[in-house]
Amino acid sequence: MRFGERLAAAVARRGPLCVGIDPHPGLLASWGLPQDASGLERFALTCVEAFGDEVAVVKPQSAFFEAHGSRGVAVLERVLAGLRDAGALVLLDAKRGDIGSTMAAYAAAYLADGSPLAADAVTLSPYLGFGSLAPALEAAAAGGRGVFVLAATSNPEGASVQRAEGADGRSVAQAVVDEAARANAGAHPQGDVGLVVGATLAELGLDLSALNGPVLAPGFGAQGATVADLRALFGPDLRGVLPTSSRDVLRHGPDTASLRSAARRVRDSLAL
Ligand SMILES: O=C(O)c1cc(=O)[nH]c(=O)n1[C@@H]1O[C@H](COP(=O)(O)O)[C@@H](O)[C@H]1O
Repeated sequence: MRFGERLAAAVARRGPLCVGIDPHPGLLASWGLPQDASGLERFALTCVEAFGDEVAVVKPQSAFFEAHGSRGVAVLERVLAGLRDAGALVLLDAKRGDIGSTMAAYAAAYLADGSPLAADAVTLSPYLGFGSLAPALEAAAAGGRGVFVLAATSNPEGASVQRAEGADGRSVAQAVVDEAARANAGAHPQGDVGLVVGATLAELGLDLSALNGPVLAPGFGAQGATVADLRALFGPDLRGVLPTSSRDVLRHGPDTASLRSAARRVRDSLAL
């Protein structure tokens, strides 16, 4: 089955929330864990247990694992496998983007069957040109996987690049939206190319009507965006939107049941 179909089915079953696994040093400390690969492992596997059979999508942030070197990457491999076994879709937050021929190597790492770091989807940066991402889009489609391409990010610095206008008067972010829409055209119930649009934006300033794909909305929770902000930006029913929260859920650890009920509470707050 294609990623767009698998995602729609997962959201129908488990609701639209994505929970991020971001093992910040401060969170490891507040969970009483050591600042090393064993602390990372305890943290991440607790998250797998709490969220893997509860939410539709879980998003491990790669850098926090890479920071612990090869042992950290080994933990990430276990997290990917554990989440998959528990029935969650895994969105690996790696924000990759490179010239096309190197992009093929990233695609082989994250989007190919048999790779130890293969996920259901990966975040990509389109700022070497959307076309440079083609090898990743092709690998994703071939393996029933997806991608989420940064369009308008949640951080205030993003606007200086993403809101810049091209010769045709479209913003860079709108051009990214339009390319994703082209890739998703005709797919049912939605395509495999998602976008990232920050929940913290003061106004959307984008036409998403032709996207026909999922929108990951970070900035919800710890960065200040509320459910009301999400509805104001994306419309009252949040159709196709995957709000994602990391720290605001993770601060309820280390108790597994508390983490799970925090995720449930946040997910229920998104229901109409
Ligand atoms: O692609 C992302 O996931 C992402 C894009 C963006 O525009 N803003 C953003 O915050 N993120 C990620 O989403 C997560 C947000 O974490 P919290 O602010 O703790 O909920 C982090 O892992 C960020 O790297």
